[in-house]
Amino acid sequence: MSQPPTNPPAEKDGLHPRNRHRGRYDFAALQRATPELAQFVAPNPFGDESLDFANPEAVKTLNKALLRQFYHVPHWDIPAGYLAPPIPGRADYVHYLADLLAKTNGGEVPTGKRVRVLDVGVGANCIYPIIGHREYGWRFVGSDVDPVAIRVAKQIVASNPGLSGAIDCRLQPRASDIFSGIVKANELFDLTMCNPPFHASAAEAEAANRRKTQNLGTKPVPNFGGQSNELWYEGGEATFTWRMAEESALQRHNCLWFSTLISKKETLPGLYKTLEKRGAVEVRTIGMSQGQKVSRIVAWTFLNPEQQQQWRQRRWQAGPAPVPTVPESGHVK
Ligand SMILES: C[S@@+](CC[C@H](N)C(=O)[O-])C[C@H]1O[C@@H](n2cnc3c(N)ncnc32)[C@H](O)[C@@H]1O
Repeated sequence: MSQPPTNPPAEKDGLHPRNRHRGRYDFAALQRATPELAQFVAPNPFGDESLDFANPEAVKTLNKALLRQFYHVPHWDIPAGYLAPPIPGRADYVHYLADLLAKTNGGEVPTGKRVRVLDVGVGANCIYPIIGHREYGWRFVGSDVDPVAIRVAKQIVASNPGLSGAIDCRLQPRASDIFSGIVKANELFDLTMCNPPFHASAAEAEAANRRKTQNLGTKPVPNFGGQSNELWYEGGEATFTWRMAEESALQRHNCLWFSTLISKKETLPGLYKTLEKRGAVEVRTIGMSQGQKVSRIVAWTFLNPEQQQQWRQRRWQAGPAPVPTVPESGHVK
C-alpha cells in the first residue's frame, strides 16, 4: 500500500545551530521584500508554498530575496548560467569555520576586520565573502580564474553597503595555481576556504546535469546551476585539492587554517596522504549534511599548538572588533 506523502520537517536539524536558514522559508516575508519572487512560488503537494528548485531563474530569485532579507545585500545578480548557490549550505561552511577559529581562541569566535579569509574560487556569486562578512565582520580576498566571475563579484561588492573595503576580488592568472599569484608577500590569512570544481571534465559535468534534471523530473537545462567551467577542472576535485594541499605547504607560516569542501569521499585518502607527506600538524574533517546531501570540510594547519597560540596573541588579542549588524528579517533599504 502506498504511503501518503509526509510533509518535510519544519526545522532543518542538519544545519549548523547558528545557521539562519534552519526554519522553513517564509515565502510571504520573502515576497514582501522581493516581489519578483511571487511568479515562482506555488503550493507543493503538501499544500505549502514552495518553489520549482529545478528552475535556475527561480533559485536565483530566491537567492536575491534571502540575501536581501538575511544579509543586508539588496543588490545581487549573476549572469545567466552561473552558479546560483543554495545559501543555507554555503552558510554552514562559514559557521563551521568560525567554530574552528574559536577552538584556537578559547572558545570564542574571533570577529571583525582582524580576521582575514581567502576564498579560493569565489565565483560570480561571491557568496562566502558576503556571508562571512555579514555574519562575523571578517575581511575577505576572493580569487577566481574566470574574469567574468571576478567582474561580477566586484560589481556586487561595489553596489552594496559596507562590502567595499571588506572584500577584495583578485583574478588568478594561472588555472594551475591556487595560492601563488594571489597571496602577496608577507600577507597573512587566518583561514582559507574553497568550494572546488567537482567534475573532471566538461562531459562529466554535463552528464551529471542531465542525471540531476532527470531525477527532478524536468527537461535538461543547459548549464543547469553553473557554468561548466565553474563545475569542472582537469582531474576534478581530487587534482584541485591535491594542488591546494601541495601549495599550502609553501604558505605554511602565512595561514592558520587551510580548508576545502570535499564532496567525494574517494578524494579523502589521497588528500590525507599529501597533507601527511607535507607535514600538516593537525587535520580535521567536519561532516555537514543538507537534506540528503552529505559533504565535509577538510581543514589543516602546519602550526603546532604553541604556534597557534602565538598566532592568536599576535592577531586577535588587540581587543574586540565590532561586527556589522545583520537584520534578522525585513527589507533592507
Ligand atoms: C564550484 S565553483 C564555486 C563558486 C562559489 N564559491 C560557490 O561556492 O558557489 C568553483 C570556482 O573555482 C574557480 N576556479 C577554478 N580554478 C581556479 C583556480 N586555480 N583558482 C581560483 N579559482 C578557480 C571556478 O572558476 C569557479 O568559479
